[in-house]
Amino acid sequence: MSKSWFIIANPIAGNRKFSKQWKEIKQLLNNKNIDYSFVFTQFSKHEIELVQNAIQQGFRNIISIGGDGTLHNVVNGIMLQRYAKTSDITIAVIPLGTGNDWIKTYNIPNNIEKAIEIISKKKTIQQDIGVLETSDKNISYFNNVAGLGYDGYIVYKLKTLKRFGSIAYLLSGLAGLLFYKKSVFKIIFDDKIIETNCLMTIFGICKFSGGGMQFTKSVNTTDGFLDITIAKNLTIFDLIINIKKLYSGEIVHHKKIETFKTKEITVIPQITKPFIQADGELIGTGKINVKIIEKAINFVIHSTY
Ligand SMILES: Nc1ncnc2c1ncn2[C@@H]1O[C@H](COP(=O)(O)OP(=O)(O)OP(=O)(O)O)[C@@H](O)[C@H]1O
Repeated sequence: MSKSWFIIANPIAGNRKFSKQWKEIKQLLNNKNIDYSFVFTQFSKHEIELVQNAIQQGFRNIISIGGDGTLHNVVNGIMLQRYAKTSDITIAVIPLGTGNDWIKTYNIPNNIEKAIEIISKKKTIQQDIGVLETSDKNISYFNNVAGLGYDGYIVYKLKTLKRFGSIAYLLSGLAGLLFYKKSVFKIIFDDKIIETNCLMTIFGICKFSGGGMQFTKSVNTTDGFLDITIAKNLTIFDLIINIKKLYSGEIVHHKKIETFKTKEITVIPQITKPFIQADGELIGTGKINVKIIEKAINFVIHSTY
């Protein structure tokens, strides 16, 4: 088995300065005597195939260079392969993306030099991974936060508006405020069935989504439980007046929000087919079943976590 790192870099993640950043990354890795091979993605979801080839070749340590989408696809490649136990694999992240929500839970700064410093120390945590199954039997894994409803709509809009650059986030938020209609979800878990008008239902492993917002309560990334947040009759107006609480995490105490911990949950939207997002990637629409795999993959994290 190779002790060396295998780098999967997304050259289009984040801003457009990739070649300059890649030079800096190579220099810093060499300075720290970190041994690595590398490959660049050439198309969307290419990470999945690249990570599987690397594991087949004997690599067990992977560095994801990019944003949350790149990391999500690396995680999916690892969960879908059959060459090694997933708990024998370690992922580190050098963040380049614009959102980069996963790193925030573990105090990893959005900074190339500091991220490489963290990799050289190699403190790891064995983190849970979520599994989503849509009604057409499509399986996706997630390492951060997934959900359906309003959050899925924003991710969908963002995809179509991304060509407008950084203003796309503002535009999709606005589109959501103006056009998103909540509907009735039937939510089934443990011995409960909740049927309610629902803005969105969130499934959390880590804390942050939507560029630093916190919808999940008392997150533990290794306890084998999904942190469920059901935003019920919450209006768009409620979101606007509570904008500060969305970032501080206090929003979970709002009277129209309920939180639970569970190992498996099914959400069946009753009339509409809302968009489903996982780690900020659009994965489908409509009904969904979510499970969790306890301590599935090792991740390199900050020493202060
Ligand atoms: N070479 C490529 N060409 C086109 N798309 C790619 C390529 N490599 C990866 N992708 C896709 O780009 C998507 C977005 O990447 P990612 O989320 O990492 O960057 P970002 O959108 O800039 O960052 P963030 O999600 O943190 O805001 C992923 O779905 C990934 O599969």
